[in-house]
Amino acid sequence: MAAAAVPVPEGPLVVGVDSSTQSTKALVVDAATGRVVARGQGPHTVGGGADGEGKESDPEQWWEALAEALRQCGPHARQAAAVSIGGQQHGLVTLDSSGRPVRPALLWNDVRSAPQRDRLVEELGGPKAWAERIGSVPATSFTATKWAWLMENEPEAARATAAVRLPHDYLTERLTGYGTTDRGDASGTGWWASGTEAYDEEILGRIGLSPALLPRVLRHGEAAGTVRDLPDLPLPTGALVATGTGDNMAAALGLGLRPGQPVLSLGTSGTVYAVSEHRPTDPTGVVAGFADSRDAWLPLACTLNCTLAVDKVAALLGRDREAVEPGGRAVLLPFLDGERTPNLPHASGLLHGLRHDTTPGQLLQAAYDGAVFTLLTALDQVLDADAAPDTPLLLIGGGAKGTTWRETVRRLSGRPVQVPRAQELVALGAPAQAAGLALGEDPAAVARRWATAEGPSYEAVERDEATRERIARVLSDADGLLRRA
Ligand SMILES: Nc1ncnc2c1ncn2[C@@H]1O[C@H](COP(=O)(O)OP(=O)(O)O)[C@@H](O)[C@H]1O
Ligand SMILES: O=C(CO)[C@@H](O)[C@H](O)COP(=O)(O)O
Repeated sequence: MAAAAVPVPEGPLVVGVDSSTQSTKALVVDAATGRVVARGQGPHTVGGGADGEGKESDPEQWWEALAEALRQCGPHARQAAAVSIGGQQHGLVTLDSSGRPVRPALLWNDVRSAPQRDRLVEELGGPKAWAERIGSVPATSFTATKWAWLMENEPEAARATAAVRLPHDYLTERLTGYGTTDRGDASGTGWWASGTEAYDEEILGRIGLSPALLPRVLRHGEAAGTVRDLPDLPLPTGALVATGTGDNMAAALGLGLRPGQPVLSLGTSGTVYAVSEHRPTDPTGVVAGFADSRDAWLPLACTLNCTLAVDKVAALLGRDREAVEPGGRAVLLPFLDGERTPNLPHASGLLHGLRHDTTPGQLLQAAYDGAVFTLLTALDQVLDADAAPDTPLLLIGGGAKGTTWRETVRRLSGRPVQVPRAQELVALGAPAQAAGLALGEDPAAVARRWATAEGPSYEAVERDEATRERIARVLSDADGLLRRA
């Protein structure tokens, strides 16, 4: 039998990268059609830092994982006209004067900066003042709190730092040789003010960080540069490098989101977000007022405990992640890493309502319910009041492949759910940006042409109010316990 013919690309090839917490993925995409021509993936590890309490990764590992992912793409990556990097948000990358990491990066889910976070919020006039000025009340994820932690705990490392970058900035700079970022990722630092769309020198002054150490914030559509001569990386010298952005902003691009379309992403982090034309300023701190990578906003709520936490509960119970059972009244708050939404950085997991007849499958379902509940309560705050309640929730991230995740979201949200066939939305948003640059088009329009959001739809079912109320009650009654270390 003759081998199936491989379609000839109809447009230039572009490369998109998703460098997230657990791995770096690369896609080579036909810019005309959105067809994925090749894909690759390289893993990275997360360590606990010197005290074992943190979440740290070596940026060199991200670079090696990128090289590995590109090598797996075979000869196609070498033909790329443009490349773009989407990266996990918020991470603090500190570089010395020769561009090498001073220490491992402090990641978005490292909660050791909780005391510095509380102090900073207080010093600048409280949550409302932060929300109005920066767009967000910073959580411990925000880069500014991590720099404040470093200054206090490792002053020699802070002194040795000649440049401060976010994960996507770091990889982009290694490609181009220039220190750049974009407004989307900059909006998760805590030192980029959404009100002025510029670095906030007063905040930088308070945390003792010179603006000279920061990358230039590129405008939407501007190129970060071109690929340098990098013999070990299978990318062509001179290929255009797009601005890149944070992973959630990249996924929003990859979906070609229109304002008011809600997204729920199930990965290491759980996130809910929508594109909005109004600058968010939520004083409760539940909704971060991020910028998107173009000229709109991306109100977003994020939990620290999502797929990894539920997988951990499944492993403790010795069950497959799909082996859930209905019924029972147990509530499991899976706050294994502390939590950000709600803001409980010192929390740990909590189980309530265990009975003789509780089954392991019910306990596992309770972990899914706990993880999804916190995201869904935030969703109401993320969406503008005029957003239609029957707009399908777009379910993405690794967890969207799982039946139990999908069914839990349907039952607890009462909304219709759509699962895009294209699963690697961050890695597709990056090439949409690269294709936009190569073809001179709006990246969101490119993604809509590629129809990346299309996929099976699931009708709304009646919302399970009883479970929602049970979880809400435990969260409220256990508040004191969850606040303690
Ligand atoms: N078939 C599946 N069913 C349910 N969950 C899955 C499946 N495959 C992967 N996952 C989950 O996806 C997670 C990784 O998702 P991903 O979005 O790639 O993470 P991240 O971007 O945070 O690195 C894993 O923690 C795993 O629990
Ligand atoms: O902190 C946030 C959003 O504010 C996270 O969503 C990170 O951007 C990490 O993402 P994943 O590794 O889970 O994709």
